[in-house]
Amino acid sequence: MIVDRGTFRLDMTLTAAPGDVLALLGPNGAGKTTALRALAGLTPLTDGHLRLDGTPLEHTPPESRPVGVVFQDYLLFPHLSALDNVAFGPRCQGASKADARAQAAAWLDRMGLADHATARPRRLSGGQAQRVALARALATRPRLLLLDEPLAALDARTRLDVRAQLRRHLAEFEAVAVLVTHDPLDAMVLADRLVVIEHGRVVQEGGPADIARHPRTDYIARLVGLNLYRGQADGHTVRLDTGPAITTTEELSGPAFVAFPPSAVTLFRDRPSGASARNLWHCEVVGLETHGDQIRADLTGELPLAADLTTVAAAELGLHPGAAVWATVKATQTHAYPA
Ligand SMILES: Nc1ncnc2c1ncn2[C@@H]1O[C@H](COP(=O)(O)OP(=O)(O)OP(=O)(O)O)[C@@H](O)[C@H]1O
Repeated sequence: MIVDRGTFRLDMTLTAAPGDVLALLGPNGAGKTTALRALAGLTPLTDGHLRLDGTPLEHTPPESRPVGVVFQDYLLFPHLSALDNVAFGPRCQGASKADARAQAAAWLDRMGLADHATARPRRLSGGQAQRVALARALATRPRLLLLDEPLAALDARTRLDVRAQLRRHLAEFEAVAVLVTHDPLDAMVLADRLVVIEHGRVVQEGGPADIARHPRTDYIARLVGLNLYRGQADGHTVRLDTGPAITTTEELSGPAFVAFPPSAVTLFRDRPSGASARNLWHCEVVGLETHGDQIRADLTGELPLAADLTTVAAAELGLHPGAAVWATVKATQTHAYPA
């Protein structure tokens, strides 16, 4: 699709299969919101096509598109209860009042909001309001769900909870979801595929781990540089679904994510003597990429990971593809949170 807004031009191709969750990432002014607005029908295409389930969409007005939208600032109807906000979509689609309200009640229940059905939006917390907004979007059974910075307005604690919930709902969602975010962590946790836009064009797309290991631009290297794993937490340890355990500062139990930036990894050629065996892994260098004055090393082995080091350090270590190294990360540099 091609979309002109003043002097700015967005020129991108986006394809997704049912069940895919795509994250659009990019610096300010890259065109993320423009892309979302074009998909929703709020901004017209200059050229190109949109197809959803094989049906052309570009001439369908926004209100007739099978598209649900969740905005950062919820945009709930202030004069309607949570229940009636969610019932609004099914009602517009022709459901009887009783049926629309029954569907809405089921959605609120699924979001853990059954007790807040009668509350007006101003009585809801940010996290609750955002879950109502998600329920309202899902209640229309959209074939395309658009989420514009859905977690940005939430405080850090609420963000963790809503992110975990959103993740579950997106995993169950059978159609296509497109998420715009500034936060690489949200993108990597929530999406199967990242699409990075700069200056109105796609500069890279792929799986989160793949992009973190092989960033194609300096912006992507800085932004998406995150090692992210999933496992089962037990106290200060997260045992990964595939691979070893990682010691963390946070104490958790149950399904969890662990993340740490490539800059938190220290590499050694020889096993560091006296080092504790915690968060120490034997790895092999697969690739090296230069970004500014940093080198990102792509490692496989006990734990696949990305490590950043200076060009001087890389030369001193004599790193080259195939080299065996020991990688270590301090527990204080890792961050664990519920999955
Ligand atoms: N209504 C408008 N008229 C003209 N130009 C616009 C309009 N809205 C946005 N633009 C321009 O389009 C470009 C892309 O903006 P867009 O909001 O899509 O970027 P973004 O990636 O979502 O940025 P941000 O992360 O800051 O929200 C910017 O250069 C912006 O100045």
